[in-house]
Amino acid sequence: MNILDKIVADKRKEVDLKKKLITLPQLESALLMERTSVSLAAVLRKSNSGIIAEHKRRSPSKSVINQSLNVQNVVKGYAEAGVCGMSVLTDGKYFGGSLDDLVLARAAVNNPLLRKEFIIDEYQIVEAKAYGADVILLIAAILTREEIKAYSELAKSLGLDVLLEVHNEEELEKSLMPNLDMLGVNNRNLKTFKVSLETSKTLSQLIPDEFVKVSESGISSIEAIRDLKEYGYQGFLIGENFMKTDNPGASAKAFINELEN
Ligand SMILES: O=P(O)(O)OC[C@@H](O)[C@@H](O)c1c[nH]c2ccccc12
Repeated sequence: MNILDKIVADKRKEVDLKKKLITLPQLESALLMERTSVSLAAVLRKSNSGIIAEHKRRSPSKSVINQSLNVQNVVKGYAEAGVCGMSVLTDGKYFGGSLDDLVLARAAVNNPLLRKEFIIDEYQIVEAKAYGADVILLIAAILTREEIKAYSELAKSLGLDVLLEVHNEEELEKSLMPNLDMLGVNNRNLKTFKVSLETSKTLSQLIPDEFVKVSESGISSIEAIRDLKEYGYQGFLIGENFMKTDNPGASAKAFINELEN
């Protein structure tokens, strides 16, 4: 079994258990369900830098990135750096994140927050809203076209933006539909962990202009961003490059300053 299949199998069990502990009506009565979401796509369209900074403690490809920081300090630092939005990993088993991280981040900043999760059930979309997310991630590699359609419709009905992630042409062709706000190209193959920015470059011409193009993973230089902008990208999702430092906010700030000068 490849890592992605393992993650999804574990996620299925986790969500089935979770549904019994906190029922859908309970989630739907959460205070944050009433909050008006902020659109990340709208912020990216107006931004020069396009940086979406991620809170990520560890990953299957890197066992320790940063285990010692406080999530609220990290996102406040990112906000001060002037990022467009933040991504918060909520998977526990493989990424060391949690829904607590998301709700704590929500309490600390007003910027758009992406719930970075392996979504395989509508329950997790209501959960994303209930814990303060503005955006959900849908990963084409683990969903059927019918699921992408149903999940994105539910997200839109809750006021959430949808970032659809693809890794190849086949996933992209399967997924294109009007409910999506942003098309993310993951430069990291989630099955092999190989990273190549060429993935973003090759797929860019196949993404219709109505979607905001986001390039994800393995981005660590200003040159890479300048290059990707030439291919029409307006969003850049960066995790490790900031999180591996002692002060991710300061790293993001220095990066954005350099980018804008
Ligand atoms: O740390 P990086 O290489 O900058 O990558 C960030 C982000 O793109 C990556 O964490 C990611 C992209 N898609 C995902 C799907 C699930 C989990 C994680 C991810």
